[in-house]
Amino acid sequence: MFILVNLKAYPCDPIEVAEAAREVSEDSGVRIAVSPQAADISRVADTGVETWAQHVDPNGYGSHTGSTLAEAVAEAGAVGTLINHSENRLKLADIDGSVRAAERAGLETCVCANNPAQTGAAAALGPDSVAVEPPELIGGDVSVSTADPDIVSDAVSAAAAVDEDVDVYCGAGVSTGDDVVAAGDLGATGILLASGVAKADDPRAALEDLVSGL
Ligand SMILES: O=C(CO)COP(=O)(O)O
Repeated sequence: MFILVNLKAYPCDPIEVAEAAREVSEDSGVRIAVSPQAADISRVADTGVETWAQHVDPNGYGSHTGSTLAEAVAEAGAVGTLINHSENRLKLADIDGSVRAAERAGLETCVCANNPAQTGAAAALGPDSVAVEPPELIGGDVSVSTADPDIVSDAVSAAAAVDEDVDVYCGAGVSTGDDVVAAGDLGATGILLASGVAKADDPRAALEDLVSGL
């Protein structure tokens, strides 16, 4: 399982989380990546943790004030990027453009989707992975893998029907090792989570719990 920690815009210390993630990953052998604010990518990457951007825009170099350039986040040390999110919704054409931009820059791609139908649509754009996250469960205490397991298994089926090479991750309310194991049992090959680590009093302990059943 791949554990991808989205720090969103939470007021946590990205370096504390990054160092904990790197060490827990090294100790457990579980792949763990951290996705900080764009402004923090460089110093998070300097900790040695696998680092992802939270977003890239479709444009390449040029007159695009305010854009997040895929090439720039790659240069800063990111090796992957989230694209689209329930909290940062993009049009289909922009999701497609951002996947292409990320590919040009050599970034791994994970497109977020709200439900199985969107998971299938996102898979058709050929990202490396799609993360299904029901918006109503995001930031809550109940994991998608227990609250609505069919969403995960249906998303896995929807992606496989379109492109068997696209991995399916799940997220929303995931905070324990049991949640991670349950997600794996439903066919997910990764977890995308945020508050369970970013809002934890002890992010390292939260990460250790997440990998405890793997
Ligand atoms: O939106 C999410 C990750 O992108 C999930 O957030 P929570 O882990 O806080 O539910």
